[in-house]
Amino acid sequence: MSLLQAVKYQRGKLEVLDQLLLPHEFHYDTVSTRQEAFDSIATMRVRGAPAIAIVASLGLAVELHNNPVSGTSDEQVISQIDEALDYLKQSRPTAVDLTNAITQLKATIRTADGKGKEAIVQAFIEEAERIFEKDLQSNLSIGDFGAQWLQAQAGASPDQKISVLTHCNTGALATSGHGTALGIIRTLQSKGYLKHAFCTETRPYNQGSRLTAFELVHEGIPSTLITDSMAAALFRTKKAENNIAAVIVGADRVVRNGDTANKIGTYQLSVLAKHHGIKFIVAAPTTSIDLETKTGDGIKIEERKREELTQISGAVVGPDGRVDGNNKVRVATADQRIDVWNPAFDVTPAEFIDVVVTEKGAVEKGPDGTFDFSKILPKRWAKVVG
Ligand SMILES: CSC[C@H]1O[C@H](OP(=O)(O)O)[C@H](O)[C@@H]1O
Repeated sequence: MSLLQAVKYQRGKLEVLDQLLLPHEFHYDTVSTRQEAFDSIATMRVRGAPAIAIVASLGLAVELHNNPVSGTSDEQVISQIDEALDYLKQSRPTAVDLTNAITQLKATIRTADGKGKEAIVQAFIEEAERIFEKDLQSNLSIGDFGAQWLQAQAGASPDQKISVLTHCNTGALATSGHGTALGIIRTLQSKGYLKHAFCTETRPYNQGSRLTAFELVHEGIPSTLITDSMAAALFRTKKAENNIAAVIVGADRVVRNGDTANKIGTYQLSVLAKHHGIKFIVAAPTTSIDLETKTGDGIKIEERKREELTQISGAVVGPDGRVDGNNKVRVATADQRIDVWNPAFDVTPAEFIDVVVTEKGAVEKGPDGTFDFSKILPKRWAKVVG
């Protein structure tokens, strides 16, 4: 079974899987400049909070590796790199991993200030590579902590397998590998704890039906696709027979009190989970935590173009049921005159979240009903919260 990789990288060369062609076509774009990285992110050929940060960082690293910087003084070079990072930050506003990576990269290049432009560029490239390499380790840890929490809180074991539901795509296609929420599902499967994984279609961009279903089937994980609107009926009529124990989702931004921005449709799943006595788990690396923002009210929610609701594009399925990836059509799925509201994310209040599972551990709410990330992020907490 081939490893699914959203990103392939070696110093000086970055290839990014065009996820808009999945699951019908496996095509990697070569990304060699900040502009190409920006376009890949903004068009959602690559998406997923960690993957966005990785492609932005490595895309600029490749540009800097292959093209000498024009600035002559260290100050000029640092300023040019800052400008490129500020440009990349505009590619998508909600996921905080990109902002956190940019903060990290800007701090790192300043440690090479005074050592010459080659040293500054080298420091940037090495930090961008660290961001990429660290993400996989983080996801494997999230998987382990998530499985441990479910073993303790839901009795998950090989003798008492559990089923879970997940939303959007949070797997190898959204990260450097393994995944966050889907990473916990992979770990549950590897430990023999998983009975079944349900995944939602995740309208309107269908990351669930196009990407998560692809990842689950690719790895032979027992799974079923449902529409977003079927979740309530699934919980009410099939929770017992499937032992549905948890909804596990990713995050684009977890703020200081635990309120979490994630793919649109996440909030309603949290309300349903609460109503049906099902645990609600947010799985996210600490790169997705934003301690600067106090509550979910402070999160900027990206709104995307109307055509994502009113039109779909896809490959033609032939009479024999085979997909013709070369023959694509764009179909109107609504009256093209209708007004459209298309927020890409919503905010789930901390009160509906049972645990935030990170690579540094599973964080539950304190007695005051909010999350305290000071124990897993002491330095950042002290710097921001005091
Ligand atoms: C580990 S992916 C986190 C997060 O990002 C996705 O959004 P998008 O596909 O628009 O980039 C989704 O909200 C995932 O849960």
